[in-house]
Amino acid sequence: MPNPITAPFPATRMRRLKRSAALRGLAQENVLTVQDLIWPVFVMDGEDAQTPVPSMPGVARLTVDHVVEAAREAHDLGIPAICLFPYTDPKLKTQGCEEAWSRDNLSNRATRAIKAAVPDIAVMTDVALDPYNINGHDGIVRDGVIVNDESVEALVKMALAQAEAGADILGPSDMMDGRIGAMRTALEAAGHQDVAILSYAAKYASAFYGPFRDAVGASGALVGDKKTYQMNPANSDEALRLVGRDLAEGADMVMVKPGLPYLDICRRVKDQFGAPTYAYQVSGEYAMIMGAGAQGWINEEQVMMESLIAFKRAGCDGILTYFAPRVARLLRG
Ligand SMILES: NCc1[nH]cc(CCC(=O)O)c1CC(=O)O
Repeated sequence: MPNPITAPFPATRMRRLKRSAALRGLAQENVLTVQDLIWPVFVMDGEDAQTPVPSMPGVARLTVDHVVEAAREAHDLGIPAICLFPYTDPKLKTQGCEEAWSRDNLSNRATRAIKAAVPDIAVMTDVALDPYNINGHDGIVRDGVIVNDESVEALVKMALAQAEAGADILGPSDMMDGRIGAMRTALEAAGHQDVAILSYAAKYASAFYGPFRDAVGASGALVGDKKTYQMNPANSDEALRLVGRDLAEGADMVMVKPGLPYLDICRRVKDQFGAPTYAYQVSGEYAMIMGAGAQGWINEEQVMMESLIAFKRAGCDGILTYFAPRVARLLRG
């Protein structure tokens, strides 16, 4: 830790370096660049269509052809990665979640289409059963219980299908125990040794996910809550145990989620492990900024940029944010 030596006033005047934009720039400690951004997008079935998500103004579900265009746009802007979330036809949701590892499910079709058209953008996928689960849970439900080990087997099949489709980064967001090690072993055995895992390691049971669940059509489906696998928002040491565990099982990158209310966790994780650390500025955070902005209660663009530099200050190497293309355009000037 640096130990700044400060002469007594007036030798030290902290305002000297605030006097002009030039001096403030020189003294700036952290920067946000387009390379820090991962853009989450919602994919739906059909052709040449977009459906706005009401609780996320400016965000729409896109058909695969539009997702490819979005990926092209993101790549042209310099955004390194796009993250896919499928809106699954309710008819395809089952107790066993079989659609999750179907070769041609929506997510895998979108991955293939993007990798064919825009090979240089990294495609990240979501490994969790909720879009395919009739109960809306991230794991398989038996007699009202989310069963861990059987869920991990299903998640491994899902991860392999995503790797097969060409995903560059797998994002297990399910919070089952043992899934990172199981996925890593299976990926190695199947010749996918170069597929990266960005573990949603410290994922809290959060009400900030509300608009996302609307976007992927999981709100109505969810029976109960996710507190038996996602973290208690009151906990902090537990986040370090989870991150340490996932890194020890072979995660390449780790995530804290939600973002802004959990910056203390980002900082602790970065300090303790020094691993590539990401935060997810989730749907509810986005909705709050957009909602207050639309009311004229805050300056939306300034709050957006301030919220993102806060992640950098907290030690994050990157941020998943629905603002990604807007920020990229702003940074390009
Ligand atoms: N596995 C589900 C998943 N993956 C990403 C999010 C939330 C993202 C957001 O709110 O923006 C969720 C929701 C949940 O856990 O219920």
